[in-house]
Amino acid sequence: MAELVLSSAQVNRTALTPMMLHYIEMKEQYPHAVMLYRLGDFFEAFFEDAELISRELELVLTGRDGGKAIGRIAMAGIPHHALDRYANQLVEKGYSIAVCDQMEAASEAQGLVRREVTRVITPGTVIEEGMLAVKQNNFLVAIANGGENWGLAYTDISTGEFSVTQLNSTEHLIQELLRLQPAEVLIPIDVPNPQLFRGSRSDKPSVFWEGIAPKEKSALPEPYSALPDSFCYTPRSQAPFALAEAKQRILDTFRVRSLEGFGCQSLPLAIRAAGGILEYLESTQKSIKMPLQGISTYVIADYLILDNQTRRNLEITQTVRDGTFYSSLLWALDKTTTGMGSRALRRWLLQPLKDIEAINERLDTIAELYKQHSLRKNLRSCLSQIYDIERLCSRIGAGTANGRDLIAVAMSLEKMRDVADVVARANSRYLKALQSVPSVLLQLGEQLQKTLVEEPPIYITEGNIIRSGVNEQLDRLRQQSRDDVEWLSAFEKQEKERTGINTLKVGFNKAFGYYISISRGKSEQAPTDYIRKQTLTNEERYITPELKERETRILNADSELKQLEYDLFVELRLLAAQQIEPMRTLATALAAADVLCSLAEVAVTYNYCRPQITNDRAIAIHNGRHPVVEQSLPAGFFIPNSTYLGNDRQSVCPDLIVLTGPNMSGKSIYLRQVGLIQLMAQVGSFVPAEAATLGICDRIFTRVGAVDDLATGQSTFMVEMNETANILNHAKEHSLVLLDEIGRGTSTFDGMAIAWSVAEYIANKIKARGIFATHYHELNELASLLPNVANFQVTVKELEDEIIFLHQVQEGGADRSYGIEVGRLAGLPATVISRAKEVLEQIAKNSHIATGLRKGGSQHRDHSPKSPSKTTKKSSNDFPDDSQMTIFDTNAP
Ligand SMILES: Nc1ncnc2c1ncn2[C@@H]1O[C@H](COP(=O)(O)OP(=O)(O)OP(=O)(O)O)[C@@H](O)[C@H]1O
Repeated sequence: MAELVLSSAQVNRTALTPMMLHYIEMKEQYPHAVMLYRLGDFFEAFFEDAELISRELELVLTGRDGGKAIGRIAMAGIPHHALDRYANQLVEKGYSIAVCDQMEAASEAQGLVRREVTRVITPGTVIEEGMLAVKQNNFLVAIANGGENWGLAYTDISTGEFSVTQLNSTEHLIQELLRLQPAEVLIPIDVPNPQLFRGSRSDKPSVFWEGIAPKEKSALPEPYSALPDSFCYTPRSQAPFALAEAKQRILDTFRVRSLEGFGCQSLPLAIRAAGGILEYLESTQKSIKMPLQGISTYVIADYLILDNQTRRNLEITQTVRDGTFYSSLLWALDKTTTGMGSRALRRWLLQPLKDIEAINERLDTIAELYKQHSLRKNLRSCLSQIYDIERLCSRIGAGTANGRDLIAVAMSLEKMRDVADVVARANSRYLKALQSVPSVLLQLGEQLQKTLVEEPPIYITEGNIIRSGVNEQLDRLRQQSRDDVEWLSAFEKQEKERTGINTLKVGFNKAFGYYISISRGKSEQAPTDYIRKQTLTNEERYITPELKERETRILNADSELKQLEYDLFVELRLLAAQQIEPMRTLATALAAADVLCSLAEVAVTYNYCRPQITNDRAIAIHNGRHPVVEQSLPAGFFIPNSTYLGNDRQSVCPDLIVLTGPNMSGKSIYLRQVGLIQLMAQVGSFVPAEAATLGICDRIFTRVGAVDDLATGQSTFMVEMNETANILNHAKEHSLVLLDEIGRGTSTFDGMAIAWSVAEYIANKIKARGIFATHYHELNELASLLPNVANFQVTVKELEDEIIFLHQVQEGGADRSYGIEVGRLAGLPATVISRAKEVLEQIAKNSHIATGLRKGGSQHRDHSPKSPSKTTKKSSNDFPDDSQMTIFDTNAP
């Protein structure tokens, strides 16, 4: 086979066939995208793109004649009906796709078939149903920089959500990007010749531009070099990000006269980012106009701030160990029955509230659903029969919805009557919102049901979509079509009789139209007026003038019928599009109700309680449990533990708990449990505890476990110190700080010294509430120096040859390193164990940090044991006497 031409850059254009020349000209307009060019029933890629898709999609690389002097050009293609499937695979791998479609039928074309790019599919602009994750938003983000500050705009075009904010540091921008996990990020940089690159699959794809390999972050120009490299960045021209142009574009898009209604009029960077997004949508969506909801402006400080570490450590949407959804908080709480609800729950968990009233509104609804089992059960059952109206609305508005989509809307709207009945006597705000369904929507639902057949086909050009009795002309054409079918069967009968051939049949195919088929054996019996059209192995095919005449009539009527059905359908879709706004309001209300039903369901199943939300610093959790670990263990196996922190008024609770206990005793679980309960309360959920009073937190910080950050080449200890520094620099009085084993990754004394001073700084300087889990039991001495620090330990019980993990947290510090015992149980040689005990004894003798500090320090405090506090009393009541016994290590030196 002759060699294939793989590069479009080297071909002599004047020698190209007109179609290939057109291809090259189109491709030049979309250099950053893979161009799929419609040729008959296929979408083909040529030159480099052909090689690329053949590699990525495992397609055969063939060739097509490019012109006499050119030779065969590399080509690879996909069937047109499989576009979504293949496009999905390419987008998943980080590529953008320009779809160049035929704008006229080849039979109607005079000369070259007219082709245009109808849509550019990029990771952030996907709307095709099969390409979107049902339970997750697909965010497209744009950012704009102004010195220290940043503007950020994001949209999910599949739901129409559009929000903007302004951030005052790169750190905040990064955290917001990490919260949103955008599919694509637009950056305003003028790049002369953008080319396609792709990032590694495991790390999410990246589209970059010439000269910048996906992983070479340092090659990104300032000020973008600090951005996380796990996202797909798309460079855009700076012009649409300019303030005046951006502002005008927003006004035009939303047809408003000022930005005041959106609340972003005085946020120039946010406006610039929003302008960038709108321009991108214009240039990629082409014929499709996705309707966006108005802009909502938000401020990150209005929400409980969770940095990425905390989101990761608390395993909110995925686990730390293997990144799976299973065993995350979302997994434990998601009993939603709709895609809208599932997406909303994810958003709520990633953006807990600070507004007590708003939290209580959610809690009130859960309380109502919690108490009234039949209300909850019936509502959930109704919701499970409602389709994803949020995304359906966008497809209707964009003009891409098909008959099945409209039927789904109709059925959902009809179900709203049942929903309204179910919540008719409800009292809480979220349920009241569903008590009355706007009559326009009910009417729309009825009209859709009346007009469309029950099971329409996928393609709206195929007919069989509109019911009979809707349109007179349609009925007439259908009658004619039925008559034609009858005529054909009468014709067949008549010809059988005339020829005496019983096996004679009238058939149809696309190439020849209607024909008479006679088996080869009987072909001599064909009458002389039969005109032979085609000879096959076993049959001869004929036509007659009468059949041809009827064929023209049938085919004309058929295309008229399909066109009419198409027109009627489009008209109906436009009618539905007029009601997008009330439908979206309804979708939001349904999504919220679904989330609250889900939270109530979990609350009932696992016996959660309603937290009291206060605006002080109290954290009082009576018999709390870890929501995820509890679900993973058999019922009743999880040991509840209480926590009392930071109550200013009674000053009997500590701000900081130093938590000690052996490996595997449950320190990390306890630490996370407190963070999760606080977070769930601020989401407006009931919490896994017998009772809880929780003051609003501004931020939750966590440092749990340590992993090497291979991507940035930082050591475990450096990562740990970075994260700790971040906490110490940002935590405030109303923050909750959860630290697990600070200082572990360096020498014992360095580590211990750092651990001590970090704990001291948090308790003494910041006065944040927190728990500090550590194996350095020397830190227990801190409580004798600082009044707002208390020691707690997770207990175990040692039997003859095993350790029983009681998982109970009780007051008092563990005073020995139980690691040696755990080592013994794990099978370390006896000599190693006894030597370790000797060494331990020496260390213990020489370690008197508190004594030393007291001698030279100023933070003197009464050394007598802490007076019994409310905490002590509560705690001791919580634990059986058994656990108060001296814990294990009877062989200690
Ligand atoms: N309250 C509890 N009730 C029942 N089981 C628990 C409880 N807390 C922890 N566990 C179990 O104990 C295991 C160890 O808990 P965790 O990881 O918190 O220990 P740790 O003290 O932090 O250990 P290490 O110091 O080695 O990190 C958990 O995987 C869980 O199965």
